[in-house]
Amino acid sequence: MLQFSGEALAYGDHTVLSGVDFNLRPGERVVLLGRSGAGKSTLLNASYRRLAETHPDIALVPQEHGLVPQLSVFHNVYMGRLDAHGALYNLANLVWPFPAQRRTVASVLETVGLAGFDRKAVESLSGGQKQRTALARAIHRGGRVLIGDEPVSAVDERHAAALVDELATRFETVLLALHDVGLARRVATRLVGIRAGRIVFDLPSAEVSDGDIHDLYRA
Ligand SMILES: Nc1ncnc2c1ncn2[C@@H]1O[C@H](COP(=O)(O)OP(=O)(O)OP(=O)(O)O)[C@@H](O)[C@H]1O
Repeated sequence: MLQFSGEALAYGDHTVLSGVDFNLRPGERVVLLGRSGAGKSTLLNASYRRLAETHPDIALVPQEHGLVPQLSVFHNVYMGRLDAHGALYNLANLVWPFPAQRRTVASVLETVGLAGFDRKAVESLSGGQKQRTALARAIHRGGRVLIGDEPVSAVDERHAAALVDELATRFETVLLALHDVGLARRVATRLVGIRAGRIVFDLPSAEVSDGDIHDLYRA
């Protein structure tokens, strides 16, 4: 469903990744690993842009969440599916939410541990709560593919594992960047290591040794 063949990913004339051979097949759960600044977000964002051209059923959890701080949790989560309705319905629902939409969003909020938060303004939330709101928006959007850039980095360890499991259950294909190696091993069918501007391994999780991962993070 997605293929890069020997490509370079750059911002203007600043090349971040060279010789990128990377693909994503339906049903895979792929996790990108690498030090801060290695280029994980760059590959995720390029993957999202390319996939979105052919797969409208794709949900995204961006690193900076992409929430509208002045609006409520309900509104931010609802916005994940704006394209499911016409403009007038959306406008009416944003001004005076329909009870059915309130119920649907409330159920997603319960899933991410934000039950009862629907009327709170996003700007009044903690970092972890904002991140859960971004996860709720992606879950509400649904679809076959999820791309998430450190989607549980601000959530404590136990809840992070539960949330990542939830994503793996809800989406057929998952592409994530995670800094928690344990969590990456738990969820991934394939691990991709990035270092010094290149993909240095791209293997089924069971074939990646602790030494391979250690090498990614050494100074
Ligand atoms: N919009 C941008 N314009 C120019 N350079 C950028 C931009 N975004 C990222 N970079 C640069 O690209 C490189 C890779 O950044 P990227 O965000 O992909 O790394 P990362 O592995 O996701 O890091 P982190 O784990 O800290 O999020 C860095 O050197 C960064 O400074």
